Amino acid sequence: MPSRTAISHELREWILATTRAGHGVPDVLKLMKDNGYDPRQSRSIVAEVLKLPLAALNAGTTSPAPRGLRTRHPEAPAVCVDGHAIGVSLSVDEPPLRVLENILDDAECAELIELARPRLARALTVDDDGKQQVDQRRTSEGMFFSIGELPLVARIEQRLAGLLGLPVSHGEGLQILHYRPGQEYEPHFDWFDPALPGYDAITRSGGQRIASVVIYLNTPELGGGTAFPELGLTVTARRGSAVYFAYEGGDPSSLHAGLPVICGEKWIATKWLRERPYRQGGRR
Ligand SMILES: O=C(O)CCC(=O)C(=O)O
Ligand SMILES: [Fe+2]
Repeated sequence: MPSRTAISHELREWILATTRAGHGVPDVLKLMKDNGYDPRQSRSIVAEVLKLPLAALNAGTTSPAPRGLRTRHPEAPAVCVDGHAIGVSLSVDEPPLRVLENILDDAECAELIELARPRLARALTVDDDGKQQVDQRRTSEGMFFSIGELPLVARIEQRLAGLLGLPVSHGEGLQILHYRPGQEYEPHFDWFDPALPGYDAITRSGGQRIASVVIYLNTPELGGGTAFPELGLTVTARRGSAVYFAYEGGDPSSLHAGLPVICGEKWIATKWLRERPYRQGGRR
């Protein structure tokens, strides 16, 4: 039986500290190579420590410009992350999409809403030149938490990282959105169009977006689901559940919309994930 690579405590800690400090996997692999590690061995060590699929690390070795990491799609019926069981109640292959149950408990949803409430402002989006602007397509109010800003935020980020096999450093800050009756988010893509003039500026830090998680923090009385018109699918907004979807290569089937809230209100937390570590303060 081939012997499994023994990973020393020091090496494990160094890999975790280096990626937490914002260095990408390619940097870690290069440093290990400079220190005499065999590249194939380094890839399997880094994959194991960061709980990433080895294929994701090997993929970068075949192309001259590594394209970065991809998320691991959670598999039904459930995934357990640090003792927290997250159910997978619906799966779509194209685009990879999952409806996730119990991603947050009721107390976590309530706490997140109360932490965000005093900081809400009219939500911005990124325009074609890469600048933030008020967007007529998105009438909700929103705010961003920075990475690890509060213990609850850090806990949610760790949970998502464990669930999707992508380091916390690849996430943009958690965004909270609040919709009132009549407010909506018209159909859009979360990935950036490479043809747009602002593409280089938007992706300079972190590269392209690769996946989104929209977490519902309350249950609107009526309306407010997330629609995927290309799939003929609407995900019900239900407190503590979420929709995760990935869009490798700018997948057009990932078109989606926050449907108008008809009665009551809607609170969500959105996590956008990048292919490379994303530096806070870099452009969104
Ligand atoms: O409100 C929703 O259901 C969708 C939100 C969304 O698409 C986003 O935050 O990117
Ligand atoms: Fe979106």
